[in-house]
Amino acid sequence: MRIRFTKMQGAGNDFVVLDETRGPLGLTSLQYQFLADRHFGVGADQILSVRPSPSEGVDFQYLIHNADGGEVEQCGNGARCFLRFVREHGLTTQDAVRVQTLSGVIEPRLSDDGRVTVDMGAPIFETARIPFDAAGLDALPDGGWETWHLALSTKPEHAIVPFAVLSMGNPHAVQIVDDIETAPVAEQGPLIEHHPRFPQRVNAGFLQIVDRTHVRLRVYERGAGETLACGTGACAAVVAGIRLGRLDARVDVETRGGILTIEWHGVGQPVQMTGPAITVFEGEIDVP
Ligand SMILES: N[C@@H](CCC[C@H](N)C(=O)O)C(=O)O
Repeated sequence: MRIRFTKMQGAGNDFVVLDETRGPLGLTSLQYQFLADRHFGVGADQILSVRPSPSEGVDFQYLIHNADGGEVEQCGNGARCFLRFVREHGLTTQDAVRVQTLSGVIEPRLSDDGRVTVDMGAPIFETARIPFDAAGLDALPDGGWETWHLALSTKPEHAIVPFAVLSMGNPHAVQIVDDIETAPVAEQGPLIEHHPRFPQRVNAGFLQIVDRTHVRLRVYERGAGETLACGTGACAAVVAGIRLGRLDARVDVETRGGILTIEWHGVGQPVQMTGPAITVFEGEIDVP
């Protein structure tokens, strides 16, 4: 099957975007993996599918597949690219759209400076909804909130690590580190992603707090490995930092691929994420 695609990136988190507004392409998990493959396919951290509105009150539906072919609930950097895509392809003339994802409705809108701001909805803290299996564990009080202390393996060199756990529609475990350059992202990332306490696996954030309005972040993403930026990871890290009393309500997040600005005003409030969304190229590819 030959398909048209658009390659996009948001702060270096890169995507293959597919227009499925005229009908689903019916791709299999292996075909998503092929598209994401950097040697044999196009290359991407995630594949984003743009579908027509599934119900009244929303403009589009948004499907997300990780590079490993698995479908997931949410993708923040992708949401900004989604708005850029539907505008550039004449699918809408609106500056803001309501988009149905697996985990609820999000609202990307164009900012005056050309970046895109997304209302990502309110973070979720109930352990069962993250999902995080807290049976038999005690949350330890930390800066007005709590962290969970998890052993990453039985190896003595894998110390017990305090994590803030929450969902931005997708699951995140955030740890605070002294310096993201030396943080054990490659070593700990897979252990955290597959930790048995996270039945749906988890995205692993490594957060360095520079000051109350500026952090540095690396994320080892579920189903994709370390990416240059993770939008939901940035939201989760800032929300965690705010609840732990370490950050103000508006924070610039420095990732390896660019800056994301995250704003959050407390439990029950939606997280606003602002950042770039860029089209890289378009093409066609034969998908086996
Ligand atoms: N890159 C994304 C997150 C994509 C999904 C994630 N890997 C998951 O499995 O939940 C972002 O920008 O949020």
